[in-house]
Amino acid sequence: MNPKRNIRIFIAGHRGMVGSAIWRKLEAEGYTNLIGKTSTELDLRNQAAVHDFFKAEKPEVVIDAAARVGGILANNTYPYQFLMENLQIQNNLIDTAFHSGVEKFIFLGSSCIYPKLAPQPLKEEYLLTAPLEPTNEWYAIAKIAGVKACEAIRKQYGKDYISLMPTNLYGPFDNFDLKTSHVLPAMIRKFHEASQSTVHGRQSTVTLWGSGTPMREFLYVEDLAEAVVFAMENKFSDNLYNVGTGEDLTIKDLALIIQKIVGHTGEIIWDSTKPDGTPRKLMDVSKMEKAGWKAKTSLEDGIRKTYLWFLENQGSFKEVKI
Ligand SMILES: NC(=O)C1=CN([C@@H]2O[C@H](COP(=O)(O)OP(=O)(O)OC[C@H]3O[C@@H](n4cnc5c(N)ncnc54)[C@H](OP(=O)(O)O)[C@@H]3O)[C@@H](O)[C@H]2O)C=CC1
Ligand SMILES: C[C@H]1O[C@H](OP(=O)(O)OP(=O)(O)OC[C@H]2O[C@@H](n3cnc4c(=O)[nH]c(N)nc43)[C@H](O)[C@@H]2O)[C@@H](O)[C@@H](O)C1=O
Repeated sequence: MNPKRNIRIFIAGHRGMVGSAIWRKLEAEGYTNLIGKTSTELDLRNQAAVHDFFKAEKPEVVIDAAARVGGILANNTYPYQFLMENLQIQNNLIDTAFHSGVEKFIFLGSSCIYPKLAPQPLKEEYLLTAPLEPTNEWYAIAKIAGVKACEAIRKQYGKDYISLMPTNLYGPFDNFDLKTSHVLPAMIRKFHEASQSTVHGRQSTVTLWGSGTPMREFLYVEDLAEAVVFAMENKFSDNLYNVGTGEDLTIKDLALIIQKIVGHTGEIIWDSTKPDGTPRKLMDVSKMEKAGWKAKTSLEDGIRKTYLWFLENQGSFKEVKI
């Protein structure tokens, strides 16, 4: 066996959409020493517990996919949880990993760290050049602190601590709770449920949020998992890398694609009392491509796979409550 495949890798948040995709990818690649703990087994907000865990398990690589995560409404409704829990989780992980001698740490942020009205596509160097989008500034500030903590360790101590900034993600094990989820899983559930019920012989209407004009970029979570494993296996020359497809579309166009895949024929209503969020956040993915990684899955293929997963897991899919 390749001894490298025996390295002790801690995947924080291994039950989440992203963490579980990374776990599956690492297993498929033959890594045998994967470590995962649920939030009940190890609350990463608890500094002493994190310290004891590192002492006992001695991970050599840490992948941080644990976070308080949610869509636009959850971010806007629970600013304190999104700021504080994320700071606590990532500070405990980064600082304990550093003091335990972990040489490789991968921190996952989000495209919302960039300024609301930054030029498009978003380059890594636009970080901290203008104000953030108000619906997610609390979460973004926590994520920026994580990026900077890894950058500081890299600058001061020369350790391979890097930050990957994924665009909006979707796929198996996503959160399908209609209050806390992101737009893509919410649309799958809304269109599916409306397609199953009729009013006066017509399929039920679907209510979506905002104006439908904002643009978003979507990456299939298994592509992200591949990018994370690529980053784990290679030494990158810099601290911060965007991870996306480099292509976006309007929320209205996304709705039409999902409506067609699900087979919904009813009306769509736009609820203008709900926020639009940032008008556009398209990633410049050239830095990651130069490093040697590119997304593979088309949006339609990814949505079809996710819808299939949703159908196969009805009744047991995740609904995150805050
Ligand atoms: N979803 C998206 O669109 C995007 C996500 N990201 C980033 O990817 C990462 C993962 O997101 P995603 O998989 O979607 O989120 P999920 O909500 O699916 O998973 C989050 C995971 O974090 C764990 N977690 C949360 N709080 C704690 C805690 N206090 N102690 C221990 N574990 C905790 C949960 O553990 P448990 O299940 O055991 O409770 C869960 O497994 C995050 O850093 C997020 O910011 C970035 C861009 C977009
Ligand atoms: C990943 C990213 O995710 C969040 O930012 P967001 O991209 O704005 O989030 P979202 O996916 O929830 O919405 C995208 C767009 O879609 C519209 N929309 C329509 N109908 C529904 C709907 O039914 N549900 C939701 N959630 N949105 C809807 C919605 O009004 C908005 O215009 C932040 O958490 C941020 O911190 C972050 O990192």
